[in-house]
Amino acid sequence: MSGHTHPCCKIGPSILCADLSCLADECRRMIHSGADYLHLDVMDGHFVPNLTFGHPIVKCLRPKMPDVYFDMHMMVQNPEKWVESMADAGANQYTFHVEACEDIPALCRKIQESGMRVGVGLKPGTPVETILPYSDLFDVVLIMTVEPGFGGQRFMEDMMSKVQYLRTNFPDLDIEVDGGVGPSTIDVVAEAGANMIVSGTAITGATDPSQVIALLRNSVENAIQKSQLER
Ligand SMILES: O=C(CO)[C@@H](O)[C@H](O)COP(=O)(O)O
Ligand SMILES: [Fe+2]
Repeated sequence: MSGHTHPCCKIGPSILCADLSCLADECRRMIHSGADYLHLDVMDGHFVPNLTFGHPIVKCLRPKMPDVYFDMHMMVQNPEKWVESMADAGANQYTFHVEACEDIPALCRKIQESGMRVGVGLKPGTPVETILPYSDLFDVVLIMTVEPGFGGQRFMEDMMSKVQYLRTNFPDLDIEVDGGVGPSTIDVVAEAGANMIVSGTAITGATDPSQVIALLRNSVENAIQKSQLER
């Protein structure tokens, strides 16, 4: 038995494809359905060809749910620009894309100093080696399993080699997977070693989101248990 503690399973619905005119209600619906955190997709129309919302919306949402963990998925150019505003708005995790960032270590330090957890995101075409020199500086790696920009796309299974590599080399790391994850794809995600599971349309579009969240959790917890027995 090694001394490692496998990070625990957390399910974070993405509300990207929910009814954004009722954002707070949709977020509450997710939490009441058993979500561990909320994955909030920020798009700027430059880094990705789509627009969503920014820190003013997050700031309005925060007082309505003071204890919920907000994971900001920053699909924006110049991610260093919004660190202070997101921290001030009440974000807990600031996940930026390495493809949009000129100075990765400086941005990681800035996020950490502002009191948020540091997430680094990788688009499908970006190799995992890009972030290895900075492994002391981040808390979470986000492996995209679709091209960022839109919900409801098809899951890219070949991204699982990145997840496996990270889990093998960083047993304690929070590894987050995002894009096309749902009941039909969760088992490969779980077996590869991801523990933070983002799921959008599969949860928000379900008749019973709590059933889908329970199914995703069950798959990840089984895989964690199995990997611990094999050690
Ligand atoms: O960041 C993104 C897309 O860019 C996501 O968070 C997805 O939008 C999740 O939705 P599904 O792929 O699960 O429908
Ligand atoms: Fe996302």
